Amino acid sequence: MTNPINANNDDKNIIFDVKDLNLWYGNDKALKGLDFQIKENDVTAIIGPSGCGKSTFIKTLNRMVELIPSVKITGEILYNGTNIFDKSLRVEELRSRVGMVFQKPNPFPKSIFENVVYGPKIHGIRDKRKLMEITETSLKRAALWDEVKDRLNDNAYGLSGGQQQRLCLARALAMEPEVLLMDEPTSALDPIATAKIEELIMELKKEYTIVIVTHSMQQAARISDKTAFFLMGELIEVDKTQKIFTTPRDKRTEDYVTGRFG
Ligand SMILES: Nc1ncnc2c1ncn2[C@@H]1O[C@H](COP(=O)(O)OP(=O)(O)OP(=O)(O)O)[C@@H](O)[C@H]1O
Repeated sequence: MTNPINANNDDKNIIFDVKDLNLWYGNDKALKGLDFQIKENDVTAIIGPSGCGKSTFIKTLNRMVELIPSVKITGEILYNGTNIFDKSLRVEELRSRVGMVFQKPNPFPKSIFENVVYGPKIHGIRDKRKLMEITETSLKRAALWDEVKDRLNDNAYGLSGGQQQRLCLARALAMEPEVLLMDEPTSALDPIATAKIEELIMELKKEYTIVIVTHSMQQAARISDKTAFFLMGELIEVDKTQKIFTTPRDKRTEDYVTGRFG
């Protein structure tokens, strides 16, 4: 039987299976009993009012949230069937499979080339030709190659905000992840740079599974396959994006997507 709030029930492969996930910052509970499946090659948008737990949730998927010392977590997140909280799982390995792009572009104060090869170098790749190959492939995937191919040794800070964000995407792609987490990746960008990133997401979803937090319902409607609505740390509803925006099951989702609150 279909769980009424969780109608993400097509037959695509499950990449993340979140089970009764709870998270506290100290004594404050930020995520409350989430049950949620994320499917392969879907773009899943997370929407909801400020403070409802969107960022906390996606940072839990690659355990970045645990960098905050007060965090306590219960429940399970199965990633391709393995609980990411298992002692046997190496967190570095998880983070290389589940890459992340943040709200503000955050390149390192290094050359464009050094930004892209940062992860692969840490993982022991030293061969210059291989690193160059990774750079070209990753920058092409991030739709930035043509704009920077003649100045790979220039500092990344000389790029525009939109280019910096695509560079951060290339840096994540250089690790050959399976999943890309994006935390409001366009909120610091102008409309043209935003459109470019959205176009890119549509292209990348052929190869990657994407989870994106967005404040823009228009953005969620334009680019996502599934939309999840969060409210005060709870997952209220997840379903096909069109359904969420036209005939949601829950009155609170309807009130939010029609702009009655938020
Ligand atoms: N480092 C932290 N320490 C303590 N509480 C935190 C921390 N980060 C977030 N919180 C709290 O957890 C709750 C969820 O925050 P979160 O940032 O995940 O929400 P959000 O939906 O992403 O918000 P926004 O849309 O404003 O970015 C909020 O009540 C917030 O104050």
